[in-house]
Amino acid sequence: MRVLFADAVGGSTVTDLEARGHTCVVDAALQAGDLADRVAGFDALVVRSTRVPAAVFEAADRLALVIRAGAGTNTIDTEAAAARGVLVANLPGRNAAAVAELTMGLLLAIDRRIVDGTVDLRAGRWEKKTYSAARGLLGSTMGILGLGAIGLEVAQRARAFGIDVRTLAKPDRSADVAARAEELRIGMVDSLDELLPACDVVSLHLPSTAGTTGLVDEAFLARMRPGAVLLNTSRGDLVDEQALLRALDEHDLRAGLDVYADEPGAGSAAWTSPLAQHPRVVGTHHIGASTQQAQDAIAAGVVELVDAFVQGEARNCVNLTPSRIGSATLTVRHLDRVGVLAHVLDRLSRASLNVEHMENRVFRGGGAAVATIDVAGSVPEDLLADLGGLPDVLGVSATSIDGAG
Ligand SMILES: NC(=O)c1ccc[n+]([C@@H]2O[C@H](COP(=O)([O-])OP(=O)(O)OC[C@H]3O[C@@H](n4cnc5c(N)ncnc54)[C@H](O)[C@@H]3O)[C@@H](O)[C@H]2O)c1
Ligand SMILES: O=C(O)CC[C@@H](O)C(=O)O
Repeated sequence: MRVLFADAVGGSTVTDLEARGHTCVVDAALQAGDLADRVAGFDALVVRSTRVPAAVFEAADRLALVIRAGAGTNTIDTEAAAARGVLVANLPGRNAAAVAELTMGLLLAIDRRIVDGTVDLRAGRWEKKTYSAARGLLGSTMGILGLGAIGLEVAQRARAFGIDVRTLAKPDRSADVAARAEELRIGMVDSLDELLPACDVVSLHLPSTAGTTGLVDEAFLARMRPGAVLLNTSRGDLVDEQALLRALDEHDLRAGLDVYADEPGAGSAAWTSPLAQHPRVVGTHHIGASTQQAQDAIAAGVVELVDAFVQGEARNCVNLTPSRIGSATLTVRHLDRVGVLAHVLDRLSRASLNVEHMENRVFRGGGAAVATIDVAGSVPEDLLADLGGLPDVLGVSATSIDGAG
């Protein structure tokens, strides 16, 4: 494969991929606006924070895979990718510990005013009296919004500090996450109205989506306790920054921010922000994921995703339909011979059944195989008999996808 890296990815990613016979081109200076002119001739694109707009997918001639060397995929037009059949994959969880470490760092820095104290020391000022008024974290309450990989890592660290952790009850939480939440004794509450006034700290670990953008608005901030701390190591656009600026002044809030709505995409740039410069804010430069440990894990993950892709596996893809969208599943057991599936698909096409998902697995020994085919449309009664009569087909059955038939 020909792989274009629009951001530097650490570790031995490039040498590992080249050792597997892939060609890698690294151009970390590429910006969103340059990508469309550059993408032709590449099968895969690897990005960190560089935006991938729709124009890239329109210009691409053979692009099949975009890898987000990180967690958040809000910087990639995943819908435009889906419309062109390009898979977008990410590496969830690989940088979770790093982000959680920074989150706790911001909280400690705010509580103890470590940054202001350091600035005074560097300026030759001893101010023990000024900095002896921290509130302390033991027994305080933290609300976590977004109990995913990072949210859970933050919860674990907060619990170790004796902080009571709460989050919103969510019925569709996976059994694993629910079990971990119980282990960490995370309290569940039903609404933000209940959560926000009860918390000394609110920490955001939600992805940026249409449903979360602007979540932290004036009404949200007004429900936080006076003197509370808002932590955002997720994405800048979750927060209405003008509303936060007002709340910092009028509501005695404090904030620890790693991300900003208009942060530069480049690694180095002149940039001023009233929020980042506010005295009640401790800020970092979107470096949550930027530890050597996390970057090594991400680098290894990029190679794993390419390996999986080459073997036909769409691992960690975020723009495939998450559930089965067909109306029925046909299970076709057949001898593992050339042309059998072509005949099966021809019959489906004649019956106007669109294939939504298909998998073919070979039995041990290689003599026979089984194809499971999700189709959309109603399965005509005579189709099963028709398929069952095809040469080399051993047996056919149909089940409705909702399990009714
Ligand atoms: N600062 C950094 O460098 C950095 C690094 C990694 C990730 N991030 C950001 O952190 C985000 C979270 O990362 P993660 O690895 O924990 O992802 P994740 O997918 O494991 O967790 C996100 C969680 O949010 C929940 N969620 C989504 N929408 C929700 C909603 N409307 N209400 C309540 N819960 C909702 C999901 O169910 C999931 O549990 C990423 O999307 C990314 O934007 C930032
Ligand atoms: O790659 C980075 O520097 C940031 C990554 C981070 O925001 C993520 O979503 O994983």
